[in-house]
Amino acid sequence: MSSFTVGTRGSALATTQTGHVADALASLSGLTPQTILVKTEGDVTSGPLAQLGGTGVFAAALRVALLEGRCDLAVHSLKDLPTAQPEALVLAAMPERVDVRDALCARDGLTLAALPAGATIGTGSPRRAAQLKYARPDVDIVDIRGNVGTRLGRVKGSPEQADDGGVGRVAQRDLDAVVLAAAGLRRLGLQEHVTEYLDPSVMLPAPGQGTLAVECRPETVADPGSPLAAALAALDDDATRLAVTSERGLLARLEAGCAAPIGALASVDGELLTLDAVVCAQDGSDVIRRSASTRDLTDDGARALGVQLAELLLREGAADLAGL
Ligand SMILES: NCc1[nH]cc(CCC(=O)O)c1CC(=O)O
Repeated sequence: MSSFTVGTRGSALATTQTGHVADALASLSGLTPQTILVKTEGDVTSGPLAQLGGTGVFAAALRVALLEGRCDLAVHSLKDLPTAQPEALVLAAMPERVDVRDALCARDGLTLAALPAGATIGTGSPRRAAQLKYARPDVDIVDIRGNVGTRLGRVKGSPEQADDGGVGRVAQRDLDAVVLAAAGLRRLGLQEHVTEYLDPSVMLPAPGQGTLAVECRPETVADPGSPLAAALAALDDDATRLAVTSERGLLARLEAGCAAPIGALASVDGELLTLDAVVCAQDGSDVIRRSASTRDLTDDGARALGVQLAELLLREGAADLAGL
């Protein structure tokens, strides 16, 4: 094998992320990367994301392409992946996580605290909506979706976006602000739109936010000495994997997906893995926020930490609060 093929969705974010990973694996392995475009259900359905039903709409078509052998690798945003891993595929690498925070992109350089009462903030994420309402009960949340460029284009006074999501619609510029993942904005070179990086004490990110996951068939990594398997192992980052394993362990135990009003963020500090999590009422009127730590820095230890914190949250009424 002198080359490998990576499947990607067509959005600017997906092709950028896939390109970075393909380049890194190419230079680690000496192999030539190829990419193929895969259309996914999440890209062709236009209803509110929260109503698409079921998780994993973005990942499913890429997984079919992997299983059919049309590509060797798929690059996912981990936060879009359901916690249940299909047995026929493995997450072979999680590269070092980038900025985990959510970012406010507001008109006129405004911060969340400086937005006037009644300001409109666009997000399609129940997690972001609830935490915004909890911090600022006097703002209005507007349900929006679409690609990163489309969303930025909704902010009043925003410049024309190059990426209109392929729909050819002119941006409406009707909102005071939108909230997006800092990681995606940075990968697209759009950081200049950020007016405030929201501190995790105000807004906990989605489990897995800011993290990419490279998925393949088990046979691709069966021989650890093969150039592609060795490159995948080299790209994998231990601290990232432990952190996201605990965040996703929590999400799995809460039997929730990316559409639930749940935030979680873990990090390794020395010998300690600490996980913070929040479960919100859908309307943001109340939240339950707790944290827990472990010194067991193994995948099983990380997952157990997530389960333990989920069970604490459930004992404190998380299921009723969030409507899980
Ligand atoms: N749900 C869409 C999605 N999936 C991953 C990212 C950003 C990159 C990341 O978090 O890794 C985004 C856009 C956003 O939430 O603003």
